[in-house]
Parts: sequence; structure tokens; C-alpha cells
Amino acid sequence: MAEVAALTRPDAIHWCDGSDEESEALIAQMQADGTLLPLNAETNPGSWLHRSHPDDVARVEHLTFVCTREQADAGPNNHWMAPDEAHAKVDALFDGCMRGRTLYVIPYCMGPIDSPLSRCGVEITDSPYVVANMRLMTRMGADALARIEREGAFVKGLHSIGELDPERRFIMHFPEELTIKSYGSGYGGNALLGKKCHALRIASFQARNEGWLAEHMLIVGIENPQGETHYVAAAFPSACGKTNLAMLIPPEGYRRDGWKVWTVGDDICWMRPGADGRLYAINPEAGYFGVAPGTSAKSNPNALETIRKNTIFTNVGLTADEQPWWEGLDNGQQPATDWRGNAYDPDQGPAAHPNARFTVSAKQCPSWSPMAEDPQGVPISAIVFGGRRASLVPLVFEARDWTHGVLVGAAMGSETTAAATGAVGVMRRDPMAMKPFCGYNFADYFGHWLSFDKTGAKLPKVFHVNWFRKGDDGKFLWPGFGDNLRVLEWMIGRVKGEAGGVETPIGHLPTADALNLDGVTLSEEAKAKLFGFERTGWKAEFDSIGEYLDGYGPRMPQALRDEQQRIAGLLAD
Ligand SMILES: Nc1nc2c(ncn2[C@@H]2O[C@H](COP(=O)(O)OP(=O)(O)OP(=O)(O)O)[C@@H](O)[C@H]2O)c(=O)[nH]1
Ligand SMILES: O=C([O-])CC(=O)C(=O)O
Ligand SMILES: [Mn+2]
Repeated sequence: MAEVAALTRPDAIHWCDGSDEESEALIAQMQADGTLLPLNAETNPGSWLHRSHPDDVARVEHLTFVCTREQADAGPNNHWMAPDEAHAKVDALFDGCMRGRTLYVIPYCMGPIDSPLSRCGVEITDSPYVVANMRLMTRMGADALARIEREGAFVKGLHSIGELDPERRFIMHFPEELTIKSYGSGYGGNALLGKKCHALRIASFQARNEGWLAEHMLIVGIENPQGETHYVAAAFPSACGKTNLAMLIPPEGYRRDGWKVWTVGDDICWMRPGADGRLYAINPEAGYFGVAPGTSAKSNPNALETIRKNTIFTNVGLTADEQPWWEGLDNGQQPATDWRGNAYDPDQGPAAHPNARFTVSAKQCPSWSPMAEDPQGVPISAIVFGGRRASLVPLVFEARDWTHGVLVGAAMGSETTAAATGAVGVMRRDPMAMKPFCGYNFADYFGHWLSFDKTGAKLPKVFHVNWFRKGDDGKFLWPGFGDNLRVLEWMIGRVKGEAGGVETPIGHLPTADALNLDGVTLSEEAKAKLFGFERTGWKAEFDSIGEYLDGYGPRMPQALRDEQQRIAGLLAD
């Protein structure tokens, strides 16, 4: 602490206790200096708008580094810098950077405060906006500090918004030192260090050493009419549907029959084997930092209800009477002001930034699962991988076993989204949705995943989904959202050995009558593309997967190469 203060030279130091009084004082201060703008108190009580710097609206993967002693340990999947060089580079930026500002010390706990699966950290930041967000996203304050004092070990995070200059911006990770240094951005995954930096990049590294998994996954409980709940963990890349699936509302007929959906987590999942051999998962977060555009009463009513009060909106548009607005909200209102604060002009782009977000406490979600507080976590019945694939990839298939499932995850591809800076809609490999978040070499990561298949393990079944298949007209073929429960029902049926499947080289696909499609109208084209298996296309896909795995050289586990070869062989027949 003294060292950090000596380097950054703040005017004042504030230890965050997480109390309501502290929060109110910070919010009043941010309202006074314009960091937060109050929203319509009638329609959005306790809610605020934050406009970030227009050059600071998303994660910056090209400026994000994993700084292990050996470059090979970070792997080809990460940007790497030698630790000494990286420290020197950012420390020079941190030098004196908090002059005239207050330094906030945020002790936080990722996961239920009393869970053996939880891990703590301390983020030091000069951004009150970060403090306000961390208060919603983590268990922050006195309880976390007490646990840190008891345990001794914690992740150290240093953050400054600096000058918000994209030329002076770095997100540096030192997994071997359990340290994060983030400079020059105030945005989400770059600045709320408990989230991507700690709970994914540093935690994945720790998890490998300690025998658990830190994943970019939602966790959702599906309760059937018999009252039995199965928990599913699903990895989709950023802005590819985790929040939506986690908060799904069952279609009408399912609701009538008594199906219920319970939200445990919407972005991050920490899992480890329990005494009974099953994988148990916790959500390390306490809130949602969700994508606003596209959220509507039709697509995600639970999210809309969740963000009715006590919510921080970042980079959304405003109506004339200060209600938040975004594309796809569809509530009959019109935007008056865009996310930059200018009068809305459709020729100048969307009213909300495509990566506009809301930050809100998880407990406000109507489908929030009390099991999210269970220190033991929830047992996982199925793991789902999925991406945004306009062509080739069917609605759902099931891996034949764990090793095949690991290959399905490793081979994931998806079209890029606005969650990170750079081109949108470009297909890239995003293994297990962890391309931007794995804190070590993917070859070792796949090896770690494979290692869970051992005597006594009762591993979940593994599936792959694609909600984003498009028809010749360029429109989505599958209705998605609530109707995704139909696919989850099939998965649970497979877990229980009850639902039918057809074997193909890529895995088991549902038989025509295995999925409940009552009330869904699909064209012949849709049926063929959503439930079909395209041998020629998959042959080319597997060649590309083989090349991708080869890119990791001899460190890639042979078992995974063998599995790719086995399926490539089946496809060649
Ligand atoms: N067509 C279609 N779009 C969907 C579906 N589910 C989600 N989306 C859209 O995908 C976008 C992002 O979805 P989210 O659920 O917020 O993404 P996420 O995976 O939680 O994203 P991160 O918070 O960035 O990790 C939104 O524009 C949604 O409307 C679906 O089933 N079908
Ligand atoms: O990290 C962020 O800014 C938001 C997020 O969940 C993602 O990009 O996957
Ligand atoms: Mn995410």
C-alpha cells in the first residue's frame, strides 16, 4: 500500500468498507462531477447513466498481456511481455498518475464469502466509477477484508484511468505473482479487475495448479415439472448469449407444465470436483455487467425487470425524459440523446453504443437462484459450448465422451462482437470462449481439461449449440431466447438416458421427434440446416481445426490430436 501510494502519489486514500453511507457519498460526488447522470426517478429509481470516453468502450485485446517468466507459458493465445519489462513499462505510467485524485482500496471476495471455492483480491483504483461497479459485481468491503486477513493470500490489482489515452493503455497480468496492473481505461473488463483479469486470467492459472476450472460460463438451473433441478454451465463468447440463456423465461406451454429456470451466474463459473466425483460450480460474481442492446420485454423480460432500479447504465442513449434507451428495447419510446451525449441523429450511428452495458446486483433478478449463495456450489449435469456461426454448425449436438467434449470446446469458432475493439463479424477460433481470457498456454489448458477424466469422476455430458444459424435470406433460422429451453430439455433428456439421438461423425444430433417443437414453426430450409449434418463442410472444418491445434506445436496434448484425427477419419469415409 505504502509502495503504491509512493508511486502514484494520490491526494487522499480511502479504504472501501462497502457500506451504504460510503456508496451514497461516492455517488453524490460522481453526480456533482458529472461522472454519473441521474435517470428518471420515477421509471428508473436509484439508477444512473455513465458515459465513458468515446475511445474507451470495450475490452482491448491487443493491449492485454500475460506476463509469465517464460513466453511459452503464456502461449500463442496470449500477447506476452517479460515481467520485468512489463512492470517497468506500466510503473512509468503509474508514476505520479494519481496526483489530485483519491486512491480507493477495494477488498473484494469472488464467490460466496464463506465458500472454500471463493478467492479474494484487493483492487487499488483512482476511479469512483470502478468502486461503484465493484460494489455491485463483487462481495466488497469489511467481510472480504476479514477473509483476506485470515487467509493471507490474495490477488493484487492496481488500476488507474490515467489519461484515458488509447496510446497509453495496458492491461497487464502477472499470474506467477498473482498481480494485475491496468492503466488507461475505465471500461468494464479492462477496469473492474475482479472480473476478467482476476476471475478468469489469474484464476485460470491458479485453477490449473490447484485442480479446478475458471471458465467464461453462465450457470443456470432447469427445474422440470417433477421438481428436479439440473444445473447447466455454458460457454459462449462475449455478447453471444450467456446472460440471455441464464435468465431464460420458458415458453408458454412449458410454463403451464411447471418448468422453472434459476439463474446462478451469467458470465463466470468456477468449478471443481466434489467428493462424489461430480463437478460443483460457483458464480464468483455478485452482479451482472450485461449487454444492453437487444434486451427487451420479448427477448429477456427477467433482465428488464432486474434493471428497473439501482442500476448503473454505461453508454446507453436517453429519451427526452431521461429514461435509458437502446436499440432493440422496443418499449415504444424514442431516443433524444445518443451515448456520447449528442442529440440523437440516426445518420451518426446507433443511440446506444453496441457494447453499452448495465451493472446491477444479481439478487434483483426475478429468476435469481438462492443456490448462488451456497458455499458448496451446484452440481453440473451438462456443459455447453456454443458460438455465433451463420453457416455449417447445427442447432445442437452432443459429444460422445469427455475427450471428444474437450475437442468440441477447443475447436469452438465464433464471429467477433462489439465486446472487444476491432472488426465485428469475423469468424475466429475462440476455444471454450476463453480466447481473450485464458491466463496460460491453451495447449496446457486443454491438457488440464482432459485431466478431469479420471477414475471415480462423474463428469457432465458435453454439448455444442448454435443459436445463430442463418438462412439464405440472412435471417436467424432459430427463434432463440425462451425457445432455447427446448434444446436444454433435450440435453437433460440425454443426461438421463431418455432422449433420442442420431450418431454422426461430429456427435449425436437430436432425432426429428426428439425435440419438443410444439408452437414453433420452422421452414423446410430451417429444419434441414438446424438439424442436418453437412459432411463436406465439416470435412473442411476439421482440416481447419487440425491446423489450429498444430499451431500450438508439440505442447498440444496428443489425446486431443488423436481425437481430431479420429473424427477427420470418419469424415473422410
Ligand atoms: N438470435 C439470437 N440472439 C441472441 C440469443 N441470445 C442472445 N442473443 C443476442 O446476443 C447478444 C448478447 O447476448 P448476451 O446474453 O448479453 O451475451 P453474453 O454472452 O452474456 O456476453 P458478455 O457479457 O459479453 O460475456 C444480444 O444482442 C442478444 O440479443 C438467441 O438465442 N438468439
Ligand atoms: O469484460 C467485459 O467488458 C464484458 C464481458 O463480459 C465480456 O466482454 O465478455
Ligand atoms: Mn463475458
